[in-house]
Amino acid sequence: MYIERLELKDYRNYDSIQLDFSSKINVFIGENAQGKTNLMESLYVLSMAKSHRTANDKELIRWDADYGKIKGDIQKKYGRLPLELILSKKGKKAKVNHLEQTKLSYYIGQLNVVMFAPEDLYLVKGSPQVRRRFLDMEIGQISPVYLHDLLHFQKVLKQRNHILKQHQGKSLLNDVMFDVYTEQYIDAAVKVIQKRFQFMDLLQKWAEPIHFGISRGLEKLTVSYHTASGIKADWSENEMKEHLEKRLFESQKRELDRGVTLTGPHRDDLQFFVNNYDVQTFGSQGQQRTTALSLKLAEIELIKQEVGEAPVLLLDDVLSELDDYRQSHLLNTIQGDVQTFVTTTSVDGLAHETIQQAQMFHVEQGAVVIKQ
Ligand SMILES: Nc1ncnc2c1ncn2[C@@H]1O[C@H](COP(=O)(O)OP(=O)(O)OP(=O)(O)O)[C@@H](O)[C@H]1O
Repeated sequence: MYIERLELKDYRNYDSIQLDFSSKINVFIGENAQGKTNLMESLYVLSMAKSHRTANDKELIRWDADYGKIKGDIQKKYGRLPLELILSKKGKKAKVNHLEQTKLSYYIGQLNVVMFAPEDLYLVKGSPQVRRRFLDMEIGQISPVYLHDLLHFQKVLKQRNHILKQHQGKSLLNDVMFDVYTEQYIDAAVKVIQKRFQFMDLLQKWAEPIHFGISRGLEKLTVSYHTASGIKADWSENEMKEHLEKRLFESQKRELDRGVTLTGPHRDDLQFFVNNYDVQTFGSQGQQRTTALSLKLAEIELIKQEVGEAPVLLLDDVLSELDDYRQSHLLNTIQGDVQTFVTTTSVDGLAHETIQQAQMFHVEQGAVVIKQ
């Protein structure tokens, strides 16, 4: 799939623009703070209905405007698909093929993107929250069922936490509603955990050979989902539920002290090993970078397989950070069948190959000029 056309109205520092893209490589070039990342972000929002930079949608609307709009025409295997998001201070509306969707989960996944930005280095060395967010966003775009299960889990977690807060500091909890929520919580948590395990299996399958290639055959990458509760991937659903129930029972005293649920998917993490050592703790900057790149490239393959079409690749400020070898590895992987967007302040950091194939867009203070 590829983005044929983008229209922005009162989005970040853009008043009103319309851009037609190449189905191959598109480069947004310009000085700092001109609006390159804003453009990239708008493509991400068009896909995921939320930004990768902020949880606050209001920041996306141009200052002094009441509404912001992102519209895109997506070319898919079976034809053109118009997508539209209207952002307002009260909330957002999402349209697929001009029809407003009652749930955002029906919208997400129509356009698949893989974003690689400087903050993705934090995927390896940052907090567990960053890695859980990566998991949820990536699984969510290939599985609307996962998004639904995740939202349900978050709702039940909130309700369970609410009761714990009400009884905080007490030693015993004899609340029938608490037992009901705990049961619902276990069901919802196990659904999320199982899907995350399945996704990590797929990610492993694709990331290992990619990493092996980028490291010139020197490094074997292993990725795994680590549950704080101790649940293992090969357990049956019942075993997982029984184990979680036991762990929740054991930690009830501590949960009452703290007033929050201490065991579950919201406490889990991802682990990355290179030749069996933990990259997060022992990996060099270069290895962490290669790991993050391998994961992103693996996502492209994974989406191709699961969705049946290549996603769009968004490279925000990272291409010039990669040496020529990694750049050409990346370009070989996408091999012309993945529409790619690149932002950069100068063509100097870009390999000759990239520039040759690219459509250049010059970005200056919220205006975009196309150079042939
Ligand atoms: N809601 C908004 N309304 C108007 N302008 C905004 C809004 N949000 C951000 N901006 C402006 O957008 C500009 C930043 O654009 P952007 O983050 O895309 O920079 P960039 O071109 O990617 O630069 P860099 O290379 O430094 O990352 C800033 O001038 C900022 O003030």
